[in-house]
Amino acid sequence: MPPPYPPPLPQLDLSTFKLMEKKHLLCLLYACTLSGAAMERHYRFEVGYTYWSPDCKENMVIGINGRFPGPEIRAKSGDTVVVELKNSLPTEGVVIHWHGIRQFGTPWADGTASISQCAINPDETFVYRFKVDKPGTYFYHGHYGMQRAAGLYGSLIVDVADGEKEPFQYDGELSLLLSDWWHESIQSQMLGLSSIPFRWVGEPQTILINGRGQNNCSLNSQCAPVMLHVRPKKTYRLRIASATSLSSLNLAIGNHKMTVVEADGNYVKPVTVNDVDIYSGESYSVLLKTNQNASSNYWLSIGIRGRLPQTQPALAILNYIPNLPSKLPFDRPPKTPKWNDYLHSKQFTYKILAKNGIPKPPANSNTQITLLNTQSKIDGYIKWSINNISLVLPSTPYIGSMKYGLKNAFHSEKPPENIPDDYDVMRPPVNPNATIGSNIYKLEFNATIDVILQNANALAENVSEIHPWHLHGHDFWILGYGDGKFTENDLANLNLRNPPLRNTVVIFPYGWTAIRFLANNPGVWAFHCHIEPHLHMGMGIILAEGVEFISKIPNEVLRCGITGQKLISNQLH
Ligand SMILES: O=C1O[C@H]([C@@H](O)CO)C(O)=C1O
Repeated sequence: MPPPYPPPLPQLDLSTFKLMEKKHLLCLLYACTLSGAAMERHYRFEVGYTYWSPDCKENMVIGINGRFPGPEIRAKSGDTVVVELKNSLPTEGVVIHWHGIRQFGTPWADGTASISQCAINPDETFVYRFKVDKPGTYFYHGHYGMQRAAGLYGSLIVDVADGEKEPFQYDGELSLLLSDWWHESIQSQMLGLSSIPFRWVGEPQTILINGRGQNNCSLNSQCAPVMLHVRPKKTYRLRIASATSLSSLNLAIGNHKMTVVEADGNYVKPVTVNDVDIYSGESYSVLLKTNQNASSNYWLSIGIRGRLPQTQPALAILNYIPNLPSKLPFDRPPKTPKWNDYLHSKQFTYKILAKNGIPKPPANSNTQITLLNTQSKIDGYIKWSINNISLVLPSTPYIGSMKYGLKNAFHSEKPPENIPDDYDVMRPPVNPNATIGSNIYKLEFNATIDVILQNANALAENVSEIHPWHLHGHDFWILGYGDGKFTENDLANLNLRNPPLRNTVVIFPYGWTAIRFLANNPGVWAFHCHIEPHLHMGMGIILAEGVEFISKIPNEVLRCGITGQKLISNQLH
């Protein structure tokens, strides 16, 4: 018997939600339509290479309908989004992941090649159909090889349902989709990452805002600076999402403070800051009051965090109407914090807490998994490994091989859930050798899962990097962060009072991050570092829960590998 849908509520302290209607509470946890008439929103995407000049240099990008970045998808909470995707890349498969959408009841629409579906072949069309159940700022992007870094991304905005209100007010809205850009093709980047000697992708040439940036410029229209037109004495909602391949970013606006109100599609306790750190895979809404001298325009700058920058900060102009957009701001662009000022980053990150009324996590978990992040070596190749296993995706999508119990479609051994007691996270690995694996962390359906993401020293001495981890199919509560190695003593200090709900979280160099989530979404889900070259080098794991409860998987997602063969001979039961 399949479980009731949506799944039953976990044991939560309902007394804290006195002011909240049960339907709202359910909507925060599960798919739902709040009110109003839910609609289907139809989009036609044709994905193909196109010539574009994101930073004044003409290059090949993966565009949608001949444009870069892809079109904005806009829907209301409760709506169903339908994207008819035609692959017009001449010789590559493609998929699109709807980042932050949990895909309750549609795990095959998560858009992850080899995990939730077979890559869509050239000239074929696949229809994604999924419900957007929670208002917020999201984006979509390619999830096959490193196609995101080639430009395959766009915004996905979910407004509140008709008759509902956001818990804050604003007069207008501006959207900033951030990314980073290399002049080297992704094919060449991927080859370098899997070569001996290893060739790292290096720092990006340009940071892009809404697909535009300036590098050694002769300005033309495709790379002209982004202008944000605002009227004085108003409040604007800035929706900021980061689709970067590598870069951690910091955004500041001259003379203006910002109040953070939403993170990854969840409301947060409003907090006012001078600048915002944003890691790949994260999104924020901030409120901006245009309360400064109205005769000036202002610079918005975006600088790189956590890696020695070799990239100019990105600039945009906040244009106070009726000033001419070309009027240069009185003040110089704001300086973003120094790249290695981690204290500054931690202070910002620790301030992001749940807004009152956001569901709290269950008081205890059923399972605790520790994931040690190491740079490692396999046959002389540099990889990233989690508990000594570097992820390699199988040719048959997990969703099919698990549902139909196919043997030999992936490594079936249980992956390690703990790290050796004597592992010194402050030093390079004593034995850097790891193995490749496609193993699955099988979670008990409806269990409460804790994951401790443990960072460590990379292969070189005195190097430990930022890794933003993104979980598919779920939001999680961030229970805490710490420096050094996580110990049992840290358990007592975890935040169960107002931990934010998010889908992406950073681990700081040499630090740990603790998260908790409910394994209540039948499906197979990726959990990985959102740095595209790191995922390509194996930095991720696969989770699965309640696979027996997945209703009929559409044949279209299974037409490759062993499931493809079985479909031909009518053997998939
Ligand atoms: O994965 C990575 O490889 C390089 C470096 O560690 C080895 O060249 C780097 O900066 C990464 O983030």
